[in-house]
Amino acid sequence: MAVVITVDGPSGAGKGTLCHAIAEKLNFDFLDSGAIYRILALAALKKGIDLTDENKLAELGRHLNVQFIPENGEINVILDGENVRDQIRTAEAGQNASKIAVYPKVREALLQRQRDFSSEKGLVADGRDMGTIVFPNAQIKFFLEASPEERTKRRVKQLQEKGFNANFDEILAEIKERDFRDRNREVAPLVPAPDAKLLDSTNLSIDQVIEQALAYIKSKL
Ligand SMILES: Nc1ncnc2c1ncn2[C@@H]1O[C@H](COP(=O)(O)OP(=O)(O)OP(=O)(O)O)[C@@H](O)[C@H]1O
Ligand SMILES: Nc1ccn([C@@H]2O[C@H](COP(=O)(O)O)[C@@H](O)[C@H]2O)c(=O)n1
Repeated sequence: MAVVITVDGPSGAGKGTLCHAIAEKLNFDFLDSGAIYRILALAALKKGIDLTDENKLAELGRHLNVQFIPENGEINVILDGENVRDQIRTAEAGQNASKIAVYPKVREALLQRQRDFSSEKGLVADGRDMGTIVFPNAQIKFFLEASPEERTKRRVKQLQEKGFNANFDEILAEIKERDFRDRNREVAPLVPAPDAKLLDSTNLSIDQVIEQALAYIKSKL
Protein backbone atom coordinates (compact mmCIF):
# COMPACT_ATOMS: atom_id res chain seq x y z
CA MET A 1 0.00 0.00 0.00
CA ALA A 2 1.28 3.49 -0.88
CA VAL A 3 2.70 5.30 2.14
CA VAL A 4 1.17 8.62 3.16
CA ILE A 5 2.68 10.92 5.79
CA THR A 6 0.49 13.82 6.91
CA VAL A 7 1.63 17.08 8.49
CA ASP A 8 -1.12 19.33 9.86
CA GLY A 9 -0.88 22.47 11.92
CA PRO A 10 -1.48 26.21 11.98
CA SER A 11 0.02 28.80 9.65
CA GLY A 12 3.75 29.33 10.07
CA ALA A 13 4.34 26.27 12.27
CA GLY A 14 6.90 25.02 9.72
CA LYS A 15 4.80 22.38 7.93
CA GLY A 16 6.02 23.24 4.43
CA THR A 17 9.63 23.29 5.57
CA LEU A 18 9.28 19.90 7.26
CA CYS A 19 7.35 18.35 4.35
CA HIS A 20 9.98 19.43 1.81
CA ALA A 21 12.69 17.88 3.98
CA ILE A 22 10.77 14.61 4.36
CA ALA A 23 9.95 14.47 0.65
CA GLU A 24 13.59 15.04 -0.25
CA LYS A 25 14.92 12.52 2.26
CA LEU A 26 12.44 9.76 1.32
CA ASN A 27 12.01 10.74 -2.34
CA PHE A 28 8.24 11.13 -1.79
CA ASP A 29 5.78 13.30 -3.69
CA PHE A 30 4.54 16.41 -1.90
CA LEU A 31 1.00 17.79 -1.59
CA ASP A 32 0.64 21.45 -0.55
CA SER A 33 -3.10 21.38 0.09
CA GLY A 34 -3.16 25.01 1.25
CA ALA A 35 -2.06 26.02 -2.24
CA ILE A 36 -5.24 24.45 -3.65
CA TYR A 37 -7.46 26.59 -1.38
CA ARG A 38 -5.37 29.65 -2.26
CA ILE A 39 -5.70 28.91 -6.01
CA LEU A 40 -9.46 28.45 -5.76
CA ALA A 41 -9.90 31.77 -3.93
CA LEU A 42 -7.74 33.53 -6.53
CA ALA A 43 -9.56 31.87 -9.43
CA ALA A 44 -12.89 32.97 -7.94
CA LEU A 45 -11.75 36.59 -7.67
CA LYS A 46 -10.46 36.53 -11.25
CA LYS A 47 -13.88 35.30 -12.42
CA GLY A 48 -15.80 37.81 -10.29
CA ILE A 49 -17.22 35.13 -8.00
CA ASP A 50 -18.07 36.36 -4.54
CA LEU A 51 -16.01 34.62 -1.83
CA THR A 52 -19.22 33.97 0.12
CA ASP A 53 -21.01 32.20 -2.76
CA GLU A 54 -20.55 28.59 -1.61
CA ASN A 55 -22.29 26.95 -4.60
CA LYS A 56 -20.34 28.86 -7.26
CA LEU A 57 -17.07 28.32 -5.39
CA ALA A 58 -17.73 24.58 -5.19
CA GLU A 59 -18.61 24.44 -8.89
CA LEU A 60 -15.40 26.28 -9.74
CA GLY A 61 -13.46 23.95 -7.41
CA ARG A 62 -14.72 20.89 -9.29
CA HIS A 63 -13.49 22.27 -12.62
CA LEU A 64 -10.38 24.15 -11.57
CA ASN A 65 -7.94 24.18 -14.51
CA VAL A 66 -4.61 24.08 -12.70
CA GLN A 67 -1.24 22.40 -13.22
CA PHE A 68 1.78 22.25 -10.93
CA ILE A 69 4.97 22.40 -13.02
CA PRO A 70 8.36 21.99 -11.29
CA GLU A 71 11.12 24.29 -12.57
CA ASN A 72 14.57 24.94 -11.03
CA GLY A 73 13.50 23.68 -7.59
CA GLU A 74 10.30 25.80 -7.58
CA ILE A 75 6.75 24.76 -8.44
CA ASN A 76 5.03 26.94 -11.02
CA VAL A 77 1.28 27.09 -10.53
CA ILE A 78 -0.47 27.42 -13.88
CA LEU A 79 -4.07 28.55 -13.53
CA ASP A 80 -5.95 28.82 -16.84
CA GLY A 81 -2.59 29.21 -18.60
CA GLU A 82 -1.27 31.93 -16.24
CA ASN A 83 1.58 31.38 -13.76
CA VAL A 84 0.06 32.49 -10.41
CA ARG A 85 2.85 31.13 -8.20
CA ASP A 86 3.58 34.48 -6.57
CA GLN A 87 -0.01 35.74 -6.53
CA ILE A 88 -1.13 32.87 -4.28
CA ARG A 89 1.62 33.53 -1.72
CA THR A 90 0.45 36.93 -0.43
CA ALA A 91 -1.02 37.36 3.06
CA GLU A 92 -4.31 38.37 1.42
CA ALA A 93 -4.37 35.13 -0.60
CA GLY A 94 -3.91 33.19 2.66
CA GLN A 95 -6.78 35.03 4.33
CA ASN A 96 -9.02 34.52 1.26
CA ALA A 97 -8.16 30.81 1.24
CA SER A 98 -9.14 30.51 4.88
CA LYS A 99 -12.45 32.33 4.21
CA ILE A 100 -13.55 29.94 1.46
CA ALA A 101 -12.21 26.92 3.37
CA VAL A 102 -15.08 27.20 5.89
CA TYR A 103 -17.64 26.01 3.31
CA PRO A 104 -18.48 22.27 3.37
CA LYS A 105 -19.30 22.15 -0.37
CA VAL A 106 -15.97 23.76 -1.22
CA ARG A 107 -14.08 21.23 0.90
CA GLU A 108 -16.04 18.37 -0.67
CA ALA A 109 -15.29 19.69 -4.18
CA LEU A 110 -11.55 19.66 -3.46
CA LEU A 111 -11.39 16.33 -1.60
CA GLN A 112 -10.75 13.92 -4.49
CA ARG A 113 -8.29 16.32 -6.16
CA GLN A 114 -6.17 16.10 -2.99
CA ARG A 115 -6.52 12.32 -2.64
CA ASP A 116 -5.36 11.91 -6.24
CA PHE A 117 -1.88 13.06 -5.15
CA SER A 118 -1.40 9.71 -3.37
CA SER A 119 1.17 7.72 -5.34
CA GLU A 120 3.17 4.51 -5.25
CA LYS A 121 6.25 6.62 -4.67
CA GLY A 122 4.84 7.77 -1.31
CA LEU A 123 3.29 11.10 -0.38
CA VAL A 124 3.88 13.71 2.27
CA ALA A 125 0.80 15.93 2.64
CA ASP A 126 0.79 19.40 4.23
CA GLY A 127 -2.41 21.02 5.45
CA ARG A 128 -5.04 21.38 8.15
CA ASP A 129 -7.12 18.21 7.71
CA MET A 130 -4.69 15.82 6.03
CA GLY A 131 -4.64 13.32 8.92
CA THR A 132 -8.28 13.76 9.94
CA ILE A 133 -10.27 13.92 6.68
CA VAL A 134 -8.25 13.65 3.48
CA PHE A 135 -5.97 10.75 4.46
CA PRO A 136 -7.49 9.29 7.67
CA ASN A 137 -5.66 5.99 7.04
CA ALA A 138 -2.23 7.59 6.63
CA GLN A 139 0.46 5.42 8.23
CA ILE A 140 2.22 8.39 9.86
CA LYS A 141 0.68 11.64 11.06
CA PHE A 142 2.22 14.75 12.57
CA PHE A 143 0.59 17.77 14.16
CA LEU A 144 3.10 20.59 14.15
CA GLU A 145 2.49 23.54 16.49
CA ALA A 146 4.33 26.70 17.55
CA SER A 147 3.18 29.68 19.60
CA PRO A 148 1.50 32.51 17.64
CA GLU A 149 4.33 34.87 18.67
CA GLU A 150 7.03 32.51 17.39
CA ARG A 151 5.13 31.96 14.13
CA THR A 152 4.80 35.73 13.72
CA LYS A 153 8.54 36.16 14.32
CA ARG A 154 9.22 33.64 11.55
CA ARG A 155 6.83 35.32 9.11
CA VAL A 156 8.32 38.76 9.80
CA LYS A 157 11.80 37.39 9.14
CA GLN A 158 10.62 35.61 5.98
CA LEU A 159 9.00 38.80 4.62
CA GLN A 160 11.97 40.99 5.53
CA GLU A 161 14.33 38.58 3.79
CA LYS A 162 12.22 39.02 0.65
CA GLY A 163 12.57 42.81 0.98
CA PHE A 164 9.02 43.52 2.23
CA ASN A 165 8.02 45.66 5.20
CA ALA A 166 6.55 43.58 8.01
CA ASN A 167 4.77 44.84 11.09
CA PHE A 168 4.87 42.34 13.97
CA ASP A 169 1.53 43.38 15.53
CA GLU A 170 -0.34 43.34 12.23
CA ILE A 171 0.99 39.91 11.30
CA LEU A 172 0.26 38.54 14.79
CA ALA A 173 -3.34 39.77 14.46
CA GLU A 174 -3.66 38.13 11.01
CA ILE A 175 -2.24 34.85 12.30
CA LYS A 176 -4.63 34.84 15.25
CA GLU A 177 -7.60 35.64 13.00
CA ARG A 178 -6.71 32.80 10.60
CA ASP A 179 -6.07 30.39 13.50
CA PHE A 180 -9.46 31.20 14.98
CA ARG A 181 -11.27 30.62 11.66
CA ASP A 182 -9.37 27.40 10.91
CA ARG A 183 -9.80 25.94 14.41
CA ASN A 184 -13.47 26.84 14.84
CA ARG A 185 -15.09 26.08 11.49
CA GLU A 186 -17.82 23.47 11.55
CA VAL A 187 -16.32 21.17 8.91
CA ALA A 188 -12.77 19.79 9.07
CA PRO A 189 -11.53 22.17 11.76
CA LEU A 190 -7.82 22.30 12.51
CA VAL A 191 -7.43 19.64 15.21
CA PRO A 192 -4.81 16.93 15.67
CA ALA A 193 -5.86 13.47 14.46
CA PRO A 194 -6.16 11.19 17.52
CA ASP A 195 -3.19 9.16 16.23
CA ALA A 196 -1.00 12.14 15.32
CA LYS A 197 2.45 12.68 16.79
CA LEU A 198 2.45 16.15 18.33
CA LEU A 199 5.53 18.28 17.69
CA ASP A 200 5.89 21.75 19.22
CA SER A 201 8.51 23.63 17.22
CA THR A 202 8.39 26.85 19.31
CA ASN A 203 11.81 26.24 20.81
CA LEU A 204 13.22 23.91 18.15
CA SER A 205 15.40 24.81 15.19
CA ILE A 206 14.41 23.62 11.71
CA ASP A 207 17.07 20.91 11.88
CA GLN A 208 15.81 19.70 15.27
CA VAL A 209 12.23 19.42 13.98
CA ILE A 210 13.39 17.47 10.92
CA GLU A 211 15.58 15.20 13.05
CA GLN A 212 12.72 14.40 15.47
CA ALA A 213 10.27 13.79 12.62
CA LEU A 214 12.64 11.51 10.70
CA ALA A 215 13.39 9.52 13.87
CA TYR A 216 9.65 9.03 14.41
CA ILE A 217 9.13 8.00 10.77
CA LYS A 218 11.98 5.49 11.05
CA SER A 219 10.43 4.00 14.19
CA LYS A 220 7.08 3.53 12.38
CA LEU A 221 8.04 2.37 8.88
N1 LIG B 1 11.62 25.36 13.65
C1 LIG B 1 11.76 26.52 13.01
N2 LIG B 1 12.49 27.51 13.56
C2 LIG B 1 12.63 28.71 12.94
N3 LIG B 1 12.06 29.02 11.76
C3 LIG B 1 11.32 28.08 11.17
C4 LIG B 1 11.11 26.78 11.75
N4 LIG B 1 10.33 26.06 10.93
C5 LIG B 1 10.05 26.86 9.88
N5 LIG B 1 10.64 28.07 10.01
C6 LIG B 1 10.54 29.22 9.10
O1 LIG B 1 9.23 29.76 9.30
C7 LIG B 1 8.69 30.22 8.08
C8 LIG B 1 7.32 29.53 7.85
O2 LIG B 1 7.57 28.15 7.64
P1 LIG B 1 6.64 27.27 6.69
O3 LIG B 1 6.33 28.03 5.44
O4 LIG B 1 7.28 25.95 6.57
O5 LIG B 1 5.32 27.19 7.58
P2 LIG B 1 3.90 26.56 7.24
O6 LIG B 1 3.43 25.89 8.47
O7 LIG B 1 4.00 25.73 6.01
O8 LIG B 1 3.01 27.85 6.95
P3 LIG B 1 1.68 28.00 6.02
O9 LIG B 1 0.68 27.02 6.50
O10 LIG B 1 1.21 29.39 6.25
O11 LIG B 1 2.12 27.75 4.60
C9 LIG B 1 9.73 29.93 7.00
O12 LIG B 1 10.49 31.10 6.78
C10 LIG B 1 10.61 28.84 7.63
O13 LIG B 1 11.95 28.89 7.16
N1 LIG C 1 -5.92 21.18 4.17
C1 LIG C 1 -6.13 22.50 4.22
C2 LIG C 1 -5.16 23.41 3.80
C3 LIG C 1 -5.43 24.74 3.87
N2 LIG C 1 -6.64 25.16 4.32
C4 LIG C 1 -7.00 26.57 4.34
O1 LIG C 1 -6.20 27.33 3.44
C5 LIG C 1 -5.54 28.38 4.12
C6 LIG C 1 -4.19 28.59 3.48
O2 LIG C 1 -3.35 27.49 3.80
P1 LIG C 1 -1.74 27.60 3.81
O3 LIG C 1 -1.28 26.31 4.42
O4 LIG C 1 -1.32 27.74 2.40
O5 LIG C 1 -1.37 28.80 4.60
C7 LIG C 1 -5.51 27.97 5.59
O6 LIG C 1 -5.52 29.07 6.50
C8 LIG C 1 -6.79 27.16 5.72
O7 LIG C 1 -7.89 27.96 6.00
C9 LIG C 1 -7.55 24.25 4.76
O8 LIG C 1 -8.66 24.62 5.23
N3 LIG C 1 -7.29 22.93 4.69
